[in-house]
Amino acid sequence: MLEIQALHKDYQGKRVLDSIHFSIGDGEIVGLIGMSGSGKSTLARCVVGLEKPQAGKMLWNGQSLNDKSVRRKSRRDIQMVFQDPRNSLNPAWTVKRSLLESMRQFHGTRSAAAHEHMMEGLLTSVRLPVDSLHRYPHELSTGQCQRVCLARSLVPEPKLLVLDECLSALDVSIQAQMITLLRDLHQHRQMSYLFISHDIAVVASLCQKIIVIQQGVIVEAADAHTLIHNPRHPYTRSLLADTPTLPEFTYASEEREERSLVL
Ligand SMILES: Nc1ncnc2c1ncn2[C@@H]1O[C@H](COP(=O)(O)OP(=O)(O)OP(=O)(O)O)[C@@H](O)[C@H]1O
Repeated sequence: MLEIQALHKDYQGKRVLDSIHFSIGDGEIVGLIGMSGSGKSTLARCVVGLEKPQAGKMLWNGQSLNDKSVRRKSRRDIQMVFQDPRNSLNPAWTVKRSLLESMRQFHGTRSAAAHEHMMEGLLTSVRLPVDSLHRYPHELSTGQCQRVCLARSLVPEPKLLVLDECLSALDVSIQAQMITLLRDLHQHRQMSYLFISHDIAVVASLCQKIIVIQQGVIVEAADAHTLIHNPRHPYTRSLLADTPTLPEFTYASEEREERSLVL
């Protein structure tokens, strides 16, 4: 579905992504981990078109995302959820307005009743009460705001969600609820995720495959179980050494296939 080949990105002459290759298949959950500054967000922003790489190919179902018409069409298919939900929502808008703006953009021809019905369905699918529609971001917790952002990202019925540190602003107990929610959404909507985090425990609990990035270079990529239990690269080992307690692979191991990422 998404294929990245030999991607390079420089900022002011400094290379921050170097010869990046990976792919995400239909319905796959791929984790991207690395320390702060390793290039995770830059890669995410290239995938969704917020940054332009200097070189490399990004293919969406075989078509180049460098092509403007393909990129335009992909805006529906590829959605992003950011780290800070409060900054992602307009503080002067109710939840309803935030969702409606997105619906007008992607489903402008539908009736008001259809929009209303869709909004209620979206809130239910992110486990928010329907009366949240009338609330402003400051009346919601950070976790509830992130659920609103997630609901908004689902408006165009995307095929790929790019989740950039989307749990980092949340308490650990809320993170666990969000991971459960992301699993449920994945099962019911058959989406793929590019799940970005510096927290290997969180990635291990959700992802089927994991890519490790260090200073803009992918140093290792494998299915989650193999990567956690048999890391090959010293950088991966150092990340694991900093994470003494890893969760059981309740999801990744059930879904596991002994396939390596195509590098
Ligand atoms: N707009 C920009 N202009 C110049 N340099 C940038 C810009 N955005 C990112 N960088 C640099 O690119 C490198 C990669 O940054 P990036 O934000 O992609 O890393 P990251 O792995 O997502 O880090 P974090 O986990 O802290 O968000 C860093 O050295 C950063 O300083």
